Formats: sequence, structure tokens, C-alpha cells
Amino acid sequence: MTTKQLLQVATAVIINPDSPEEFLLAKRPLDRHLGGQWEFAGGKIEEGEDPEHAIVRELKEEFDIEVEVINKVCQHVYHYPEVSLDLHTFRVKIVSGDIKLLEHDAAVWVSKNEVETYLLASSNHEILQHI
Ligand SMILES: Nc1nc2c([nH]c(=O)n2[C@H]2C[C@H](O)[C@@H](COP(=O)(O)OP(=O)(O)OP(=O)(O)O)O2)c(=O)[nH]1
Repeated sequence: MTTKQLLQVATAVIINPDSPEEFLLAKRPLDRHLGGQWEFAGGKIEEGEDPEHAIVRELKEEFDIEVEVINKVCQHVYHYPEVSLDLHTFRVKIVSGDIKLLEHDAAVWVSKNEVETYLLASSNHEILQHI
């Protein structure tokens, strides 16, 4: 029997600077795992990396923005058939830069009520309970 890897992932609830009840959803490219689904931006935590550092790094890479972590929203484990994830989610605010889509197909600001109109990665439903 093989033991499935538990992948460490950092994700962000990015607050809309112009409308603080809204946050960012980003659409994963079609050729990636969960392609075409909407996510909280972020990515894999590197070996030995602090999760807060990882989310700051990922958002710079994905959108060319500088962010500051406001607080930790939650941490939860989610099992897909192909991979298990340990998701660390942070609420962040943008301190500089305008969002450029360097790795995603699209991004939208949504309020919690609007999220259900997007096909969200199933691991992310737990996060919604904490926003
Ligand atoms: N970034 C992100 N990944 C998520 C979310 N929900 C969810 O199940 N995932 C999954 C998709 C991937 O299997 C894994 C994160 O991988 P990723 O592809 O975003 O990571 P990465 O940017 O470091 O990509 P890579 O180029 O190193 O492969 O977590 C989410 O809200 N945000």
C-alpha cells in the first residue's frame, strides 16, 4: 500500500481595497490540476518555508503584488482521490501593486453571496465557512 503525500499549500483571501467585503477568486489554467476551477490564489509551500512567507511569495509571483498578512483564516486537510492537501489560509491586504494575471486565466472580486455562481475547487468550501 502506498501512503498518499500530504501537500502543504498556502492560500489567500485577498481583500478588495475598494470594497472590503469582497475578496478575490482566481481561475486555474485548464492544463493544471483542477483546471478551470476557481480558487483562492496561492500555491505549494516550499520545504522548510513558513506558510506566511509562502503566501507573500506566491502572490508576488502570481499577480506581482506586495501583500501583508492580516490574520490566519483557517487550516484544514482535504483529500482528493489523487492528492491530499494541508491548506493554510490567510486573510491579506494589498500594500502595493496592481493585479496582473501572470498565472491565472481570470480573476474576480466577489462577495460571499456571489461565490456560489463560480465553480470553486471543492477543497475551498471549508474556507468559506471561516470568512
Ligand atoms: N493555489 C491554490 N491551490 C489550491 C486551492 N484549492 C486547492 O485544492 N488547491 C490545490 C491545487 C493544487 O493541487 C495545489 C496547489 O498547487 P498549485 O498548482 O497552485 O501550486 P504552485 O503555484 O506552487 O504550482 P507549481 O507550479 O509549483 O506546480 O492545491 C486554492 O484555493 N489555491
